[in-house]
Amino acid sequence: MASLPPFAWTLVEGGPEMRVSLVQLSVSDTESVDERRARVAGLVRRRVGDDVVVLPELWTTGAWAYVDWQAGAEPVDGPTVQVMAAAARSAAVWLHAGTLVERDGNGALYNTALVFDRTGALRATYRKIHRYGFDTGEAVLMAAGRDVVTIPTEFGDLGLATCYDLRFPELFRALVDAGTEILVVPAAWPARRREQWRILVRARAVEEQAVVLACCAAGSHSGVDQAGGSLVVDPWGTVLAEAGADEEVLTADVDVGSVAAIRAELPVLRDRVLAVPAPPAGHGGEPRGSGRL
Ligand SMILES: NC(=O)CCC(=O)C(=O)O
Repeated sequence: MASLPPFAWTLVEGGPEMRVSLVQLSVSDTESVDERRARVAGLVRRRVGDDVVVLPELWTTGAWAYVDWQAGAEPVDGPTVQVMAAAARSAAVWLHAGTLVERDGNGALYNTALVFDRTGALRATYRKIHRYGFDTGEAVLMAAGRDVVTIPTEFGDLGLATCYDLRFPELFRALVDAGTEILVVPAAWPARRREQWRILVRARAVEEQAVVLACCAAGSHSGVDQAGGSLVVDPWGTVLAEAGADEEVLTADVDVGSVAAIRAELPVLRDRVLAVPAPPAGHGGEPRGSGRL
């Protein structure tokens, strides 16, 4: 009979501790994209000792500066990817570099998240599925992603969603079905709906019994004050760390083992009755990644 590996109980009882930093950037109209990119790279390079670093949504151009999106759009091998890859490698961290305006080979724009591993390799991209703006802004200027994206790490699987996606729990359920333990949500959420942001982030943690790393922008651009209020939430819904309204680096130690423990103690996900519905036809976007809605 094969013997058990040493310290097997340690693995079962306690989970991996993960040090995370959410870099809640102030995105202003006065800083150029080049200046901000260089500044952000410096902030990431200083995160030596962290395991996971997260940046907000559309921090290069600004999430509300629609008029700048065409000029600021990049392919996924453009300057932001190169600079962020080098920063992740320099700090030896997993880096969720927030999102950028991606221009694909056909000229379509996407709101695309980037995840690099500790060597600086680009391990995943996620094109935001739910576009904010109703009949304006992102909803008309950008194409929608279609793919549910998860990435395995030494701490568990990261599941990717962006800002407005928070309002669509079926995406988060699909991420959990794909194996996610740690939900990562970059955002540029307006200050006037900050309380909704806080409620939705905590709700996703409780309903999916997952860690949530939610990194929002701060500051004001294109006349929209950003909420800040980035959050690290455990699978019980407890807020482990919460940022104020201004630029800051929010650091927390997270016990990822709490995900398995809480899912075992309250096996809610086992009691599901309804399946995730298929999306409406013709919603746009190219297939890629580890699953589809
Ligand atoms: N950038 C966004 O997705 C904004 C979402 C938002 O403001 C909301 O859902 O409210």
